[in-house]
Amino acid sequence: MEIVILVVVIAVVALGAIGGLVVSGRKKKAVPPAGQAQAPAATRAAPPVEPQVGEDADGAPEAPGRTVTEVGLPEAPEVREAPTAPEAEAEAAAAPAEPEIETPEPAAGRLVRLRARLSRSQNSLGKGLLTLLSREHLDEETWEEVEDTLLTADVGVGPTQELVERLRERVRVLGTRTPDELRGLLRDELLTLVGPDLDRTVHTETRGPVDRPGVALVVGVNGTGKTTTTGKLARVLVADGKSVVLGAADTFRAAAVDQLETWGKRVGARTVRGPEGGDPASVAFDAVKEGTEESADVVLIDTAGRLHTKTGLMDELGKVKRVVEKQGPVDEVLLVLDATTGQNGLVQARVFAEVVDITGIVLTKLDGTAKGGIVVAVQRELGVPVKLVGLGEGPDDLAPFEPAAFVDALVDGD
Ligand SMILES: Nc1nc2c(ncn2[C@@H]2O[C@H](COP(=O)(O)OP(=O)(O)OP(=O)(O)O)[C@@H](O)[C@H]2O)c(=O)[nH]1
Repeated sequence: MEIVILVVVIAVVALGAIGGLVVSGRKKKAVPPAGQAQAPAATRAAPPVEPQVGEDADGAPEAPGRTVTEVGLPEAPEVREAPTAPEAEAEAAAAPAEPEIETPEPAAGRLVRLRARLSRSQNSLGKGLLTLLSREHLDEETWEEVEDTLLTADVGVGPTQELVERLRERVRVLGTRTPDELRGLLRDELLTLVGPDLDRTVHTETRGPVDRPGVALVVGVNGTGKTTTTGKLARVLVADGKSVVLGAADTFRAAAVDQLETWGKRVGARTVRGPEGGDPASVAFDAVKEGTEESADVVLIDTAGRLHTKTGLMDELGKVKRVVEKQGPVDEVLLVLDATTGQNGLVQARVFAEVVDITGIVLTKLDGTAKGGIVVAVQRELGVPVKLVGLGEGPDDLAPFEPAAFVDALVDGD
């Protein structure tokens, strides 16, 4: 009997133990994995009729909506595998490369190096005049042709008449003429017209004992080569051992700002820029301020040149200059003119001269025109010397203007 009772007790205990294990196993299944501990209940088990996002609690859904489980979490940033060597190479090629710092050519003697670029002017002006003056009989008709040649080369009416008068007189005194004599005579007279004694220094040095950079403003109509010239001038200054800060005050064209920055980077010159469409005067002010703080030698400021209205231009350029002058005088105001635009260039020159005091002229694109005489005309028009000439699109194709080398190139040919 006792044995029977013992067997029954063991059986009951064994059954109880098995039952307990089963229950605890079920409970374990119901515990969500650690990561989902805070997840809403709906994410754990989908009931047969699932509530949809944006639905009311009651009422059957009419169209399948997004379930809570479908609401995406912000995606983790894609972890990119390390690129293979060829991929890395391709990426490096596609990325805009930081330009290497270049060593620009010294400015001295550039006009002589680039004289062949003046060949279009040479052909029409120098050679044309020499051919005419070599005629056996210098009659009225010939002198008229001399005059026309000068006018066609954009020398301007006043200077043309002066030149013809002097040439007539000297040829008469000379009597017989050898080609060399004629060449010398023409050279002298053209040189007088161009003005060998004008001060053509680009003033980028601070005047007085003040410790601040020299400041130059570059003004002119867009498209004349203003930004390019500012970049090329930075190179000339760097070649002379100066440190340069560029001010991108042409805030209306992001492309112009980028273009200037690219020029600067090539020679290690920093560009101060403002927000697109921002106040040009404030960028110019900051450029001078930052240039002063970092003890730069020169600050070059590229300005906007929209000529829609003279008043607008006057307001803008005038303000740029006034604001910059709060920190000290502007040492140079360079007007950039496109030599190929002839009389139109002279009209622009007049407008700008009324707005700011121009102290020097840069004639660009002299390589692309037969109108080299514009040098004379524009100097007469403004009473300001041509200080630099652009003779190509290359980075070192901006030359200090040397009257003798210029006239030699016109008269001697190549
Ligand atoms: N052939 C030649 N082209 C030049 C010379 N100077 C500038 N250019 C070209 O003229 C074009 C206009 O130059 P930019 O410097 O962009 O003119 P910009 O006046 O600053 O005009 P925006 O950039 O519109 O403000 C560019 O294609 C230059 O390469 C030059 O002396 N000779």
